[in-house]
Amino acid sequence: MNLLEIMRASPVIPVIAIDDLTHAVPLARALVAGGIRVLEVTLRTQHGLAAIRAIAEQVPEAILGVGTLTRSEDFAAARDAGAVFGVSPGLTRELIQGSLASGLPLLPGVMTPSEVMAAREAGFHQLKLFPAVPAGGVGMLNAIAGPLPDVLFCPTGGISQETAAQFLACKNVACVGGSWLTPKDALAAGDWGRVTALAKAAAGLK
Ligand SMILES: O=C(O)C(=O)C[C@H](O)[C@H](O)COP(=O)(O)O
Repeated sequence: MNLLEIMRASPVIPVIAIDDLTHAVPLARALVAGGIRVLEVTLRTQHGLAAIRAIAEQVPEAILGVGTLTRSEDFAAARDAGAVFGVSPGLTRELIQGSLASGLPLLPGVMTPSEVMAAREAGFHQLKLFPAVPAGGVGMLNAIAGPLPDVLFCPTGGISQETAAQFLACKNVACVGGSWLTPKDALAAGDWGRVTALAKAAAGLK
């Protein structure tokens, strides 16, 4: 699947931080059971790569991405663990090289028109607006759509179930990202039913 197909496969991409490795597989199963198959497991915690490996092996329905990619050497490791796309809060020359060298498609983060233009020059037309709400939210996306109509966004950062629909209604938005499907207290309690209910609500958006 290319990035466009991945973005169109789910209205919401949950941003996942695994503090306890034993949570990875049941969490992924709970999200998939709710109809959310595109998952972004971040490298924010020490368990990121191991979580990707476990989910890739045990939850084949998941379309698995690696998040918080900030170093080029993480691309090959994440690809080998089973990730099929990568997400970064930003874009650097090193990350462009890491993506090209590993073959792992990258959804890079941008938050200004100049960054959108620089990403586009580097060949990226699917972008993460990050942090979406502090960057200006829906107003920013609509303003960018005028002069820069040929890029598509996954806004992430500050979005909730309540506000996701207004982002998804923007013509330059394919999906949104967010951590609200994986509340830390639900994970700590092993409340997978709550995660599935949140995923069902998110899958119903659009
Ligand atoms: O870890 C990364 O790579 C990020 O870019 C940050 C996350 O995408 C946001 O922190 C999610 O935002 P919230 O939904 O507001 O929690």
